[in-house]
Amino acid sequence: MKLRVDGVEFSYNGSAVLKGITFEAEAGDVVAVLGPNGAGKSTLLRCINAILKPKRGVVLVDGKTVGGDVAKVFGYVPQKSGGNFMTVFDAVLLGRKPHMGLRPNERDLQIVEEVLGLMGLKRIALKMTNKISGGELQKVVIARALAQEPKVLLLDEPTNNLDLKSQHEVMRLVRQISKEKGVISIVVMHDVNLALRYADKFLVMKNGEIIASGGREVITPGLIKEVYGVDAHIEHVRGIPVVVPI
Ligand SMILES: Nc1ncnc2c1ncn2[C@@H]1O[C@H](COP(=O)(O)OP(=O)(O)OP(=O)(O)O)[C@@H](O)[C@H]1O
Repeated sequence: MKLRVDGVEFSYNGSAVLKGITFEAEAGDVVAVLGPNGAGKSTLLRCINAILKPKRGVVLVDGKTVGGDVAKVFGYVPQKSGGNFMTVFDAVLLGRKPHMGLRPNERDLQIVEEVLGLMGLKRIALKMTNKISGGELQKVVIARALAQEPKVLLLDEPTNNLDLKSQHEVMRLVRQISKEKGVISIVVMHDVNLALRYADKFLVMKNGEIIASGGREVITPGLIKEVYGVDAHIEHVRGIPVVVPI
């Protein structure tokens, strides 16, 4: 499976926010989208997911536009999600909606169980989503997207509310699911070091453009300075590059 974003342009009220975005990803890839606030990262996810319609350019999955099957192809977790009067179990079951008939069948329930187990949410499966912590809620919305069994998982700052342990758990799971199920994960992140640890590919955005893309090697002190205006060293700890601001 291949995702190709080709020449995507988008404007809000006439001001250009995405300018000719082009990249490709393949089954199993974890792609980190990096860049400063306002670079256009969330807008890019929303264009891929067809929530926003690009002014120009196309999003192709295996060479075709997605059309009516958006929810079967893309699982999207926005930056902020609220809880409501629904249990964690039901919230995750909602992810099955694009595949479900009127009622959930055995397979739907089995997938929900499996995902709850994977995300460590079984313990709170019957709690209301408005009575759980921000971090737990974040895991629930990711679990819902996984229950959707998407080909492409679009995650907007998924580790935002999470403590250190949960940040690593979530990123490890995203990576595991990508590798085991061949899902393409596109993850907007602010923590460059978390990205370096878990992503295979990097898209670095500034002012609506991709200014660098490729493997870990694209993250250089020069790039960090250009994108964030920060002087930094890149050290290696146990073989993993770590950005250390000076
Ligand atoms: N609904 C909107 N209407 C008008 N302008 C918008 C809207 N949403 C975003 N923008 C503008 O588009 C630009 C890109 O925003 P976007 O949210 O895509 O950036 P981002 O890289 O995800 O930022 P952050 O890291 O802060 O989440 C910003 O200048 C923002 O102010």
